[in-house]
Amino acid sequence: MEIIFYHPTFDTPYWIAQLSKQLPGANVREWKKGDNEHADYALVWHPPVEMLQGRDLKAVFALGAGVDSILSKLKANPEMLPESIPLFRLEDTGMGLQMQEYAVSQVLHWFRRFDDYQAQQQKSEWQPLADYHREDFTIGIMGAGVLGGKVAESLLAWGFPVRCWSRSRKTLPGVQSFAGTEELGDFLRETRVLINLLPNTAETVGIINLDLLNQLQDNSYLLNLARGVHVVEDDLLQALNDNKLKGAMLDVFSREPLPQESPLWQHPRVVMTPHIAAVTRPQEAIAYIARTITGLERGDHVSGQVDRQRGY
Ligand SMILES: NC(=O)c1ccc[n+]([C@@H]2O[C@H](COP(=O)([O-])OP(=O)(O)OC[C@H]3O[C@@H](n4cnc5c(N)ncnc54)[C@H](O)[C@@H]3O)[C@@H](O)[C@H]2O)c1
Ligand SMILES: O=C(O)[C@H](O)CO
Repeated sequence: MEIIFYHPTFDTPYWIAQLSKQLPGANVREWKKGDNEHADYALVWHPPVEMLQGRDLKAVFALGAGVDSILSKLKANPEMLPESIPLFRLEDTGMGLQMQEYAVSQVLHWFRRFDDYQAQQQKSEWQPLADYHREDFTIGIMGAGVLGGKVAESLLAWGFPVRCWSRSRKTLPGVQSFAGTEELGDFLRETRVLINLLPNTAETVGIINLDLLNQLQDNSYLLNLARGVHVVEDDLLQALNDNKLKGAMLDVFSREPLPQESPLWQHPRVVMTPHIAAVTRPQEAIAYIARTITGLERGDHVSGQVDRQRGY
């Protein structure tokens, strides 16, 4: 079994060594420009078109959870990966726990009004503030998939009311599920903290705009953990300046790195991180990929295949 590997920044020798250990029958090699030798599987992130085009692969594995970048490359180069070759993505593989850490820490930060106390500190003010109450702090998760479900679980454990919105109705214990555009308004109306964990698809680009933000509770918060293209950044600034939004924490941006001239950098009620909310954990990812390839070789049904029509 021949496996080719390409990632612009990962520790390729480590990945090759660990994959070889977990798939003893495989020969794993780093793909380099000009390598047209046979391969059965390709493990990729932002692959050059020539790496995949014309290959008779059994399957391709994207080395992340979001497959928007490879799907947009595929749209421009359909011959890169024929429909007959399944594309898989990473489901959780250590990203769920990271998303839980990120979401719980920030929701608690806002719930305990540490943002207000930081603002008071800047003015050397010593003033206890009225507590917020959980019943007034409903969490609304857009995109109740693998990662959204994990975040919902962790915030439920902290006693917050949690609701989710997705294309189809979900049955997550303790979580009120809203589905489809017809239920989006009802979902938003009671939401105080909006957490975005949608995939980047034609339907979701620009979904978090001023109209949507104005449907949230007053003094709400936005936590964007998915993709920057979901948020209309000018509308976000407008909602902040209108005091509709009390704060925002953003891990992803429509352009990354965020251009220096963006007003988001200096906004007093915006906190940001450089697309690190949940990174691919090699050990968990390699174990998942090895397990999945073994299953494919045995003809088993395996999870994680991308529905290219759906876009995720
Ligand atoms: N910031 C980071 O570091 C980071 C890390 C990992 C993943 N992500 C992002 O998180 C996203 C979600 O990851 P996941 O593994 O949970 O994906 P997933 O496919 O398991 O879940 C996506 C959810 O979104 C819902 N959805 C899709 N299209 C929708 C639509 N049009 N309307 C309403 N709901 C819709 C689906 O029902 C599904 O529940 C990824 O696509 C990626 O963009 C970001
Ligand atoms: O989708 C993912 O896995 C992360 O956002 C890395 O791009």
